[in-house]
Amino acid sequence: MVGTCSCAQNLKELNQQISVMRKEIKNLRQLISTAVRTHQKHVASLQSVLSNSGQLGERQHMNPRQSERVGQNLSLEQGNIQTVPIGYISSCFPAKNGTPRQPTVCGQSRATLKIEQAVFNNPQHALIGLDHYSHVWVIFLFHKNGHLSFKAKVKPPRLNGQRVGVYSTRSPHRPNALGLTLARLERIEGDTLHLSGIDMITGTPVLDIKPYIPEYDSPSVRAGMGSTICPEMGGSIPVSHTEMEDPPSVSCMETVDSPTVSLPGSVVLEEKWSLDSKEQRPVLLEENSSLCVLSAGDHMGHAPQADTVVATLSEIKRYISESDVVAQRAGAEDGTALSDCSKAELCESQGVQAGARAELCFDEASLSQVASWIREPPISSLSVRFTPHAQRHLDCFQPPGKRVPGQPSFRFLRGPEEAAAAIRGVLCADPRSVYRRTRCPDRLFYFSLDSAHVTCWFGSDFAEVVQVRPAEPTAVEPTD
Ligand SMILES: C[S@@+](CC[C@H](N)C(=O)[O-])C[C@H]1O[C@@H](n2cnc3c(N)ncnc32)[C@H](O)[C@@H]1O
Repeated sequence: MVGTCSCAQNLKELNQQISVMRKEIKNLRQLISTAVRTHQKHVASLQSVLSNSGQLGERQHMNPRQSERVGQNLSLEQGNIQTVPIGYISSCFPAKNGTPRQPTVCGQSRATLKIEQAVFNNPQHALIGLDHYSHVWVIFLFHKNGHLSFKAKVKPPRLNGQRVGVYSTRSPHRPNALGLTLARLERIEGDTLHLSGIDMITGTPVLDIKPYIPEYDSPSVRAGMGSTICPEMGGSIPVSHTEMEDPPSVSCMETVDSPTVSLPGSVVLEEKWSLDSKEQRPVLLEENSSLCVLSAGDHMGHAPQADTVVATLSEIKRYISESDVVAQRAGAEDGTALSDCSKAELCESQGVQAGARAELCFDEASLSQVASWIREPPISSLSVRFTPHAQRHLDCFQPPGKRVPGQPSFRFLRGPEEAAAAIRGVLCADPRSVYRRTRCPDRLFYFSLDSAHVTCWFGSDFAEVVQVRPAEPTAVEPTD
């Protein structure tokens, strides 16, 4: 009796186990079929990606990196963002301290960017055509931010302690530590870009480069291209470029990103044009409107960029013969005063008849607007001087490639003059943190530029370089 009972009990347990196992098998089957379906979907979309981009036939030519990328595309669609640096910056700034806060601060700064072989089989192929451009956008990672901290409000050094939203600034401390610099493209050698006017330190990982195209990237030029001449305030009549000798080009003091900003002779067109509908030529809208000729200052040492200026002025010359050009003096982007260039000199230097009168109309909505603290920051720019001792030491530095026994050489900068201009650029923008500026203004300030180690101190409105000596081979990042 007992034996029969235990046998029935065993049977019952066995049945229970079998049913549990059946359930598990069912679950496993479901899992397997989901996995198979997902895999099939991946294969299908992989094939469609390959065939859409015409790469199916080339698949055998893909290097492992590229095949991996195709996989990543799919992954990207699913929200998995993976980026691989296309190269690393080698720059005249070994550390953050003393690195300009924006590229326009120091036009003499130099860097190279070598495209990684791991990204393209032939990196130089990826650069074909880029030499037709003078400037490139560099999208990079602030890899030396120390810790990944960011706040919704930041205190940009320019605002001397005031807080603004991080997205109204170019602060390196932001979620997704991405930087964006408009650099001058000096030349391309094989797989290497030679850049100037940069604000990135050595070792900065670069994620992408794109050509700077004012027609796409600058709203004011866009306005000039498409809707220059307005029938009435706010309206616009598209002007076909074939009607004009040169498409009109307007520079409107864009501070951070426009390479025209520091060029003397840029023209800002302030007022309104009207278009005579019959003759298709501009006529004056307002009696006392003025044309504003900007940035005669040459503090960056650049020559006027003819195609920025001439396009506008040829339009002026073409359409307006007896007008009055009013040259207004205005501050340059970094707040420095423009050089003393009289109206007559300005007009003459731009090839515009003095006494000509012009009014130009632009769709105001297309002109860019910039926060006032960019153009009128609460901190002023500093005058920069060198002690004779520092100047003598700087003068010992040799250009790259030139070796003189016992004398240091630069790796990027072309000689002492360029270095002096770069040092002036860095210091006149006051590179100190707000803390140092306000709490310990008389502390010595050090930074490395190329192979030079620079020591200076600050007064209320000046910076003085007191020592320039060869930098140690490895610069240590100082802390504030
Ligand atoms: C204010 S950010 C502006 C960078 C860029 N022009 C932008 O608007 O995104 C420039 C500063 O970033 C810092 N910096 C440059 N390269 C960096 C890097 N790789 N990692 C962290 N900070 C960097 C330097 O101190 C430099 O003065």
